[in-house]
Formats: sequence, structure tokens, C-alpha cells
Amino acid sequence: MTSKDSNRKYGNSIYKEGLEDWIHSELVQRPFPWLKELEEKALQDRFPVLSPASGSVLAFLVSSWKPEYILELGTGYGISLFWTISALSSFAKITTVDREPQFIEITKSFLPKIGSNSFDLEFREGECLDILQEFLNSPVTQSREFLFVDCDKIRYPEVLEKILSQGRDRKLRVAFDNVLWHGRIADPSNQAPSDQAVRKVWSMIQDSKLSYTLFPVGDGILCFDFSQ
Ligand SMILES: C[S@@+](CC[C@H](N)C(=O)[O-])C[C@H]1O[C@@H](n2cnc3c(N)ncnc32)[C@H](O)[C@@H]1O
Repeated sequence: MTSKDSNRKYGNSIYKEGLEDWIHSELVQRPFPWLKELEEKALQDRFPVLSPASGSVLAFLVSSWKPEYILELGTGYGISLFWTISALSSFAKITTVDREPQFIEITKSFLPKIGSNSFDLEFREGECLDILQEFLNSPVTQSREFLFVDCDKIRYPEVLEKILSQGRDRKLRVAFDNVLWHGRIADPSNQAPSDQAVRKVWSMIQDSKLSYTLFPVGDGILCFDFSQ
């Protein structure tokens, strides 16, 4: 669908040239002023991180769920982690996973700026699917848990499959970033493995009959809950 078509269908689109940058610079309130410095570094390094508007949605999803345990798949530069931490109102344990130690080090270098100890943070260097499996094998309790998925898109169907088949007994909120995949999934001629993987996530979630919410912010956040 072209943007002209979508304008006709939905009226004024929010996706106007330059509007998202303006929202990020003028409207989104960063929880820590130094977050802009880290965003700038990611931009210079051409490293993909959570957009500021998506960060504020992620923070809302965390604060409204009040998790006691958080697992993040894809630490990257720590932008999503810092938004998550900013949303904690009580003590939580957090595990964040990345297979690349140099990204974990970048994130760790910004951590002292937070100056709070209302969380217990563990960095795990490893494969997301393995650490997700460890989490899903852990005993089911009454604790509220939150899972943020921002790893390789080609892993998304396997990640979702595990969550749907093994996570349903938990009090778990799940959020996946990049579910619009830069709009690529709307064009059937895009058939890269990552395009196919993100489309598969959509068909799996729709087949599951779970109720879900798409936040069409940044590159798209998909959220659903299991709450026993
Ligand atoms: C999009 S970046 C994450 C950005 C991060 N959430 C942020 O806002 O700064 C994806 C990260 O996931 C890591 N990653 C991708 N696939 C992975 C996998 N299968 N296991 C572990 N880490 C993975 C990459 O090394 C990269 O740092």
C-alpha cells in the first residue's frame, strides 16, 4: 500500500516526512537527560536501537504491568533497558541478553549514570533462545513477569513459538519490537528471510486467537499478556 493510498483510507497519516524526528526532539520526554547522548552515539555508529517514542511506550507497558522480573532479549546499546528501568516503581530483577560482549560493555558504561539501586540487573552474554528457554523452564510463580524481544528478526518465530507453547501459565506480558519491519512486510515483493520471519510472527499471533495490541510507533511494538 502506498502512503497516498493509506492517506485516502485513514485521513491524515502521522507518517509525514520529518514528523517523527520532530516528535522525538520536541515531544518525547526522556526519563534521563543523558539518554540523548546514547541515542546520538547509536546514530553515529549506525546501530539500530529503540526509537524515543517507542521507548516511552515500552516504559508505559512496564509501569502499567508492575513486573517483579524482566527479561530482555537484545541488550544492544541499552536504550530499551534504560527506558525499562525508568518505569520501575518497585524492586525488580532484570536479565538482559546479548551475544555480543562489546554491546554489553557500552550499556554497562552508561549504567552508573542512573544512580539508583531499585533493581537487580544481570547481563548475560549468550544466545537469546537458550536464555529464553531457561526462563520458561523456571518455576511458575505468582510473580508478574515482563519479556521484551528485540533480537534478530529471523529468530522471532522461534521465540514466539516458545512463548506461546510454554509461557501461558505465567503472569507474563510480552512485547516485541520491529513488528512493522520498516513497512517492508506490507509489500509482498519483499521476501528476505527477515521479512518472512516478521510476517510469520503476524500469522502465528493471529492464529493463536490471543488478544493483542499493535502500537504503530517507531518500527511497531506488539504486546500481549498471559495473566493466570
Ligand atoms: C536491535 S539491537 C537491540 C537494541 C536495544 N534493544 C536498544 O534499544 O539499545 C539487537 C541486539 O540483539 C543482539 N542479538 C541479535 N540476535 C541475537 C541472538 N540470537 N542472541 C543474542 N543476542 C542477539 C544483537 O547483538 C544486538 O545487539
